[in-house]
Amino acid sequence: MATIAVLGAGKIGEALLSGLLHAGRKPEELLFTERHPERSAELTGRYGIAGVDVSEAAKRADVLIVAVKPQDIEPVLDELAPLVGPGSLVVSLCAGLPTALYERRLPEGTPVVRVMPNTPMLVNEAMSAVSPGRHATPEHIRVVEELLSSVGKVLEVPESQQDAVTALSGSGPAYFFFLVEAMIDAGILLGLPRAVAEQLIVQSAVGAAKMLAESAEHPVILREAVTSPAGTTINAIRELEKHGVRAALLAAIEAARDRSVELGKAHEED
Ligand SMILES: NC(=O)C1=CN([C@@H]2O[C@H](COP(=O)(O)OP(=O)(O)OC[C@H]3O[C@@H](n4cnc5c(N)ncnc54)[C@H](OP(=O)(O)O)[C@@H]3O)[C@@H](O)[C@H]2O)C=CC1
Ligand SMILES: O=C(O)[C@@H]1CCC=N1
Repeated sequence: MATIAVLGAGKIGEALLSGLLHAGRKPEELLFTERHPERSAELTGRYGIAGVDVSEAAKRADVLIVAVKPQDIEPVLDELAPLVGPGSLVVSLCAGLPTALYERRLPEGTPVVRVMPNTPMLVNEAMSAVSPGRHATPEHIRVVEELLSSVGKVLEVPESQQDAVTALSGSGPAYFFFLVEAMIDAGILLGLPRAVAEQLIVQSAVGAAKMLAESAEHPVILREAVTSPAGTTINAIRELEKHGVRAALLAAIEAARDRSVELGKAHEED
């Protein structure tokens, strides 16, 4: 089994490590780097995975997965440059950062794969989109897809689509959590105890997600099946349309896409 090192084990890095353990990887096959010793000790205590420095990670790992904030990429590239080359495999999870940035800053021929995952990898239900850089071969993509398919679904997309993917599925879980949070508040408004409202909405979300994933029906058909003539649901739908919820989602996701583009542009002058 390949050894995998996660550089920057924050929220998504930890989700990946935890998901890989859940999927049957052994702690010895995993490594991480973290800049704060307390965070490193916390993760080793929780998962039994060793925290190492970048040079140790580059020496021992077959796959180096960069999971720092895009704003923190510069020192990571400086540290990686003398340690990697054509025989390495660098995977970037960073929103907005193009493979061309890595290719410019790392030795000629270093294979880089850009990935946009999401946090449901914690429960083996991630959606990850992968795009090869200039020096990544189909074999590199196969290795990355195999790794990610152990924690969810994987799709290959052209890199030009990665900013849109980031806005849709990278950030997507946050939109659903936001919606659930607001719906629970509606239950409170209607006088239900919070625990009851939570159970009603979370199970409705799980059921709806399962129907979306498992039935061949379009979401419109599934929604229409809930919307009885002169019933309750259509009254709610009228309010959602009146308040521009559809337009708000289009604008929100477009704004997320724009931010992803901007994060990449911040490094264009390197
Ligand atoms: N969160 C998500 O749902 C998703 C995030 N991503 C991408 O993943 C990346 C990380 O995001 P997220 O996990 O949310 O952010 P976090 O800030 O939670 O995680 C980044 C981690 O990297 C650490 N770090 C920073 N610099 C270094 C360094 N030089 N060496 C080692 N560790 C370092 C940070 O430490 P410190 O706390 O000190 O800053 C932090 O623990 C981003 O690029 C984001 O775009 C992609 C898909 C989904
Ligand atoms: O909010 C962010 O920038 C990251 C990228 C996608 C999800 N979280």
